Amino acid sequence: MSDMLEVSDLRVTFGGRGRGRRRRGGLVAVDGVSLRVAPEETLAVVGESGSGKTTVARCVVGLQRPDSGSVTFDGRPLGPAGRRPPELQRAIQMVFQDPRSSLNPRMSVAALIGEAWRTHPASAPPGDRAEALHRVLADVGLDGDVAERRAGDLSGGQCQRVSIARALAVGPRLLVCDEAVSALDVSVQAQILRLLVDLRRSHRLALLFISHDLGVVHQIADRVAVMRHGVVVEEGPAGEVLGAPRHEYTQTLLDAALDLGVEA
Ligand SMILES: Nc1ncnc2c1ncn2[C@@H]1O[C@H](COP(=O)(O)OP(=O)(O)OP(=O)(O)O)[C@@H](O)[C@H]1O
Repeated sequence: MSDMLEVSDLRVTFGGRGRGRRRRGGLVAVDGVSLRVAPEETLAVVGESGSGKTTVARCVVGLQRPDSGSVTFDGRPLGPAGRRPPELQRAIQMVFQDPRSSLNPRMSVAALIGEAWRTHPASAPPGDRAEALHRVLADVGLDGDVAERRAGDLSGGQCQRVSIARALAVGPRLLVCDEAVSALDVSVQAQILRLLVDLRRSHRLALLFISHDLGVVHQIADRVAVMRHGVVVEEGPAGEVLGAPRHEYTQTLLDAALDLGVEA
C-alpha cells in the first residue's frame, strides 16, 4: 500500500530564540521524527508522557508549526490548519483526549454537528439535515434523541461519541486520535475502542492513534512507533514491536504495562 500521510524529519522546539531552522536553545520536543500512514491503516504512536507524541499529532493536524521537516498527505504538503485547502482540512480530523473540554458544554449535539458542516460546507448533507444527523449519530452508536441534548449533560463516553461523530460528519480519511480513550472508565474505553475499530472498517479510515497505554494499542494498531525524548526509537508491525521488541525502551514500557496488569 502506498502512503497517504507522510511525516518527514519533523523537528519542534518550544522556547529558545530565532525561528525555523535557525531556532537555538529551548526544549526540543520532537527531534527528527519520520512516520508514514497508509490508507485504512492504524499507526499507533506510543511513549511516556513528554515523549513528543501530542506535538507530532498537532503538527499533522496543523495546530503546531514545526521548525523544520514536512507533513504531506497524498503527496501534497500540509501547512498550518488555516492555510490548508478545504478538502485537506476535512480529510484529517482530530479526536482529543478530553471530550468535555473539546466540546462546548452549552451547545446541543445537533448544533455541534451542524457547526462541523458549516465549517466544511462541502461535506454538509444536501437533503434533509435531520436525517443526516440521525445517520451520523447512529454511526457512533447514539440514539437520535441525543441530538437535542447539551454536550454538558452527556456522560464522558457519550461526549467522546459526539466528538467522533463531529469528525466523521465531514468525511475524513484520517482520524488523529490523541489519547482518545485515556480519560474514560475502562469499560467505556473498551466500547469506544470497539467503535473506532468498526468505523475504521465501515468508513475506510486510517488512524493515527496516540497513546501511552500499550494494552489499548495492542487492540487497535497495525503498526506501532515508539517515541522517547522526541525521537522514534522503534517502529514496526504491532505484533513484532509489542511481541518481540528490539529496543530496550520498548521492553521497559512493556514491563511497566505488565506490572500494571495490562495485557499488551
Ligand atoms: N506549548 C508548549 N510549550 C512548551 N513546552 C511544551 C508545549 N507543548 C509541549 N511541550 C513540551 O514538549 C514535550 C513533549 O510534549 P508532548 O505533549 O508532545 O508529549 P506527549 O508524549 O504527548 O506527552 P503527554 O502524553 O503528557 O501529552 C514535553 O516536555 C512538554 O512539556
